[in-house]
Amino acid sequence: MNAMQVCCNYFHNLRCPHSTCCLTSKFSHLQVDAVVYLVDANDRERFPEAKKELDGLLSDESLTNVPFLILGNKIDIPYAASEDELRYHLGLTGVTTGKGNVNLAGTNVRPIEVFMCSIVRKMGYGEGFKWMSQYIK
Ligand SMILES: Nc1nc2c(ncn2[C@@H]2O[C@H](COP(=O)(O)OP(=O)(O)OP(=O)(O)O)[C@@H](O)[C@H]2O)c(=O)[nH]1
Repeated sequence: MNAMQVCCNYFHNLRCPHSTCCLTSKFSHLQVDAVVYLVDANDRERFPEAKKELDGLLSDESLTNVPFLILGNKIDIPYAASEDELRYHLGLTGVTTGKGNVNLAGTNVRPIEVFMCSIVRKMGYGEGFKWMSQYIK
């Protein structure tokens, strides 16, 4: 079975068993098809920490060609960061590969994109997962 193995790194739970260390140590023997990186867009104080963790994942050799879906969560909160603000703080301005259908086959470019969402309102992440699915073999 070609199961999709996704590491959901929920920003608030960096110390939990689903954090980066889990992906790079315990799961390093598994094939990772995609990384979903969930950031609390309303917690600006922890953006530097989120960037550091993300940078660690992006530079992990075993994830070189793995698509990255960055989800900025909690946009139902009025003062949550905008997509542009989150991109800026995560160092993703001008780095992402584009929404919609973008054919990156044969380019050696790793798909990476930011989608804003609200888990409690059940909105936004569907587009992100749909975007990601086009890059999963
Ligand atoms: N407003 C809003 N709240 C959310 C959303 N997703 C999760 N939450 C709420 O956030 C709370 C959980 O907080 P998390 O962000 O997961 O933080 P945590 O890891 O539990 O706690 P800390 O790490 O101590 O901050 C719960 O009350 C969830 O209902 C969302 O999209 N919008």
